[in-house]
Amino acid sequence: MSRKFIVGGNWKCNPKTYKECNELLKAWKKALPNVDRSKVEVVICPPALWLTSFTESFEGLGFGVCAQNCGKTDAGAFTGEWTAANLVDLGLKWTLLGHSERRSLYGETDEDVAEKVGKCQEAGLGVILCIGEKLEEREGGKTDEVNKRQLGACLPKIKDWDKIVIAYEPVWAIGTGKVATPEQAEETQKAIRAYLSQAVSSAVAEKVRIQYGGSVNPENCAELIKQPNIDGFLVGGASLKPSFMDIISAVGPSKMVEVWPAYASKMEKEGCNQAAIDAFKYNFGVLSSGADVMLPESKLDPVESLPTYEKLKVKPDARLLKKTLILKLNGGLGTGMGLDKAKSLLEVTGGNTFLDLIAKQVANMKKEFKTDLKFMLMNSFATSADTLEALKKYTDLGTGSDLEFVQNKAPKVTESDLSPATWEKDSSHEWCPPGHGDLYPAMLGSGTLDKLLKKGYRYMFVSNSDNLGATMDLKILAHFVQSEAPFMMEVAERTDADKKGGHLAQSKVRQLIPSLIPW
Ligand SMILES: O=C(CO)COP(=O)(O)O
Repeated sequence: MSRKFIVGGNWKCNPKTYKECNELLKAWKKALPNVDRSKVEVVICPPALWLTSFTESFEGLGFGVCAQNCGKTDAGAFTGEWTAANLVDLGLKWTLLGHSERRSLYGETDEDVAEKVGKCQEAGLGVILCIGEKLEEREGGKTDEVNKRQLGACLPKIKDWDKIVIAYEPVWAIGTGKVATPEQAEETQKAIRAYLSQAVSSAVAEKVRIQYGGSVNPENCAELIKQPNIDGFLVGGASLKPSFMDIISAVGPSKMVEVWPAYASKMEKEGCNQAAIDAFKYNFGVLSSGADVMLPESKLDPVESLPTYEKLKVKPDARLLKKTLILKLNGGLGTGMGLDKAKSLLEVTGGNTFLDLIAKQVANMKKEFKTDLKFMLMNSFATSADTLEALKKYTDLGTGSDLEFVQNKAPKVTESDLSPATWEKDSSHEWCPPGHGDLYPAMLGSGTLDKLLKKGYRYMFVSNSDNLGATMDLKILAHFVQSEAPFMMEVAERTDADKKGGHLAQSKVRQLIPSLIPW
């Protein structure tokens, strides 16, 4: 029977501040693509005060939350305690029990731990049951005896073994930097399993997961996890570092670890810039991690009200145009409309294509506002040449890197094994434009962002090149500048014809999240 690995991060009474927790979670998020969550279950044990503070962040990482302790009573006059049922009520699935620090610093006995285990079983709460010997006990050859005693006290209370994980944590290895050798840990954990087989049943012994804990770190975890009776780790100090993810990825490496080098060298050979490589790496990491990126409706509220254009109090200010770039997203081909060129080359009316009308709109604004408006296109490698050719006649618009930057290319991915797709007959088919979400990496990687910032541009108006209704509105620009928001979106009521496109929703926890924004 194969047992799913389980790794716990026991933060104990750390870190010192809420802010530090958030920083740690941010660092973990970056490394997450290296972890295959189908191979390893991860639970984090924050201090009790923060058990629900990071629920959304932990869920986003695919990690469960585990308490570090619970009381041995039901609800009542027990100041400072909390019950197993309280933890279930908070939505938690796990708690640690019997940690050696509770036993040695707070006087918890085997009987106390057993009572707590009983309460958790009644409440349906999973328990990571910590056992382990002290140094003198190991040196006195009493390791197995101690483990049997601590575990044995709890056995009469356990009915549901699916809700029990055992953490073997030799006390002499906890927080000392003195890790058990893989052989020592394996020998002891094998003995624990043998004891369960004899005292409970071979089926339980076979299925129950046994973690090792005590000075586990990214360097020593790979050898330990190879042992047949080590089913994961309970990590203390090393779980407070960004490199905790290295431990998890050593236990459950994702496809990313295996295939990313092939993508990196392919993109470097193709001359992709670093921003393009980083952006693709992030997206590929999300894909290969198997993360569920859907936001369930239970986490969303509808957007009930937004400021309306008519009610905006600001005064239009044409001077802001000097600091504003008008950008049209022009990477898409008109294939769906029978055109193998840029969609914006389709004729719309009176012999004018979308591009012609855009050029005329820009010329009109320059005249109307008496300012030299900065206009650019984000093209794709498939639309650049045709677009520049078509716009040659509008000499005022500028040309080359003054008029366009080209969005990145992303390597196509083979669906079956996530390897880079190959097409020997024509290797250009191995690449695709990554879509308009590539706006920021493309601006950054092409050097366009730096160039514009140096010239004093601060604001950018973005719309699709086939959206002729979207024009720069001075009142909205002034409102945007005044709000100091990093991003603003102009939205309209849907019509019955609107079947596709974005949907506005409000996260119950975060700010407004229009679904079209890459975030
Ligand atoms: O006590 C532990 C986890 O519960 C182990 O702590 P360290 O990993 O810091 O040795």
